[in-house]
Amino acid sequence: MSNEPVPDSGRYAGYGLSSDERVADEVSSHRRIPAGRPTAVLVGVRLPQDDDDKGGDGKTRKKRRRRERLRRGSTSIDEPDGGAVNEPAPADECFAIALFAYTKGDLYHAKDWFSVALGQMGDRTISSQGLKRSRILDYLAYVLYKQGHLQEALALTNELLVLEPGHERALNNRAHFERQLANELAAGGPRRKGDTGSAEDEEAIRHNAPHREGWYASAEFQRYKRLCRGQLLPGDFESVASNKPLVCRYHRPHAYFYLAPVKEEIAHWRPLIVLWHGIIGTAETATIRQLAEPRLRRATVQDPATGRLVTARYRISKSAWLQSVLHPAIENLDRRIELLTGLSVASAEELQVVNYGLGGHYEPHYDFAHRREVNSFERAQGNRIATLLYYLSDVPAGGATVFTDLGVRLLPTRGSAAFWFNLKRSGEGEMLTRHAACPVLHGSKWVMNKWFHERDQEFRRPCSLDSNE
Ligand SMILES: O=C(O)CCC(=O)C(=O)O
Ligand SMILES: [Fe+2]
Repeated sequence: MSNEPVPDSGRYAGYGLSSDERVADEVSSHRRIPAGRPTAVLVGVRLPQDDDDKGGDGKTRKKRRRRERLRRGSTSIDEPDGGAVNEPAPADECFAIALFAYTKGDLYHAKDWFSVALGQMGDRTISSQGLKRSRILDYLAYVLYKQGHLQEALALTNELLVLEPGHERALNNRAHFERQLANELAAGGPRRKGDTGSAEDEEAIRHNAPHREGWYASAEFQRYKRLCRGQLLPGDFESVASNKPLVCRYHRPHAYFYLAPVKEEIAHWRPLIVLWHGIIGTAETATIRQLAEPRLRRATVQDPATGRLVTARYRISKSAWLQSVLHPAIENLDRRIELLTGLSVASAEELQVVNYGLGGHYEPHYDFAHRREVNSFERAQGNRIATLLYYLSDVPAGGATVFTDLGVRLLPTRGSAAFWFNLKRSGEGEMLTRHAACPVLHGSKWVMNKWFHERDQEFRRPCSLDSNE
């Protein structure tokens, strides 16, 4: 890659900091890059042309008006056309939204919306409104390149060149992408984790790094906030404190429970998430909180790269580990939950008691380890097959446990516990178990995790031939 400023730089962009003010001015005056952005100048890759804004015929004015309408009318660019979320927006509309995000420098949403626009095109090379597929490819390739997804950028550029073999900018960009890929290969792989943009990497990034680029603007973070606020959509679920119809039953998984069945509330069917009410008494709760209090330390998470425990902004709480031998109350609890879950606690982790203060929270995450994480599969006990999350306190406001992919919101009630399997029967992680602890808004929240592991469950939860189970 050349760091030389390109003569006709108004039409170019690339990357790498340049001290050349002239180039900086010219590039920032390009319509696509709003003035006032940092003068990190891109050199080498040509930006798509803004031919849409050229001239002033009626069609263009209409497009401008529509874009204006989108700018003014839509508070959230997650909602195509200001809220018609159920109607598939036409490719042209999605493209307009993508361009809006792009001009604002919001490449994260631009990428999503260019992708949606491309999807809405189906097999067409031109939409009924005259939007060319090649134009979307041109922008999307550039955005992907800017986000470090070189291989995807190259693939889309190649697709563009099939449609328009003489496309000058695409030819230049292809050469540049190929050169850079070759350099990276020679240097021993991509620049940083996730750069290749493969599905595998995307998954690893989602798994391990809630604070990836654009996280706070992401659709998932918006869902997390919405569920935490209790703004439920049709089909979402909220547990017992709401006045929604409940799906409850008496649960007698073992003779032990015949006289005193467990009150089970089904929060979600597939994957199954249940709430068991009244499974831990007031005295037991108090004992556990007392045992935990002197042992509480700022909670940590495992750094996926190094395997070390570190504090993280996305998990604000204090936690303590309690060995079963510490108190007969814990041993009792262990026996009861073996009968209740049908799982063995022999391979389970010790009890983890967690206390969240005001504002304490844990952003969306999985409880199971991703296969790429350091140490994730070396553990003799295997991965975290299931989670039993006890609520040791009520929370006056905030503090719900929410499942961001499922639209499930569980309200902490002292004495209840949530239970779900993190792994499918095949041992694969159940990606729909993504969940979070909402910020506590009033009071404090006490919970306790019991994480069961795969080891010893062979006959208790056998494998299945159906990989979806
Ligand atoms: O506190 C909660 O509601 C959830 C906690 C959790 O997900 C965890 O500790 O892994
Ligand atoms: Fe969790």
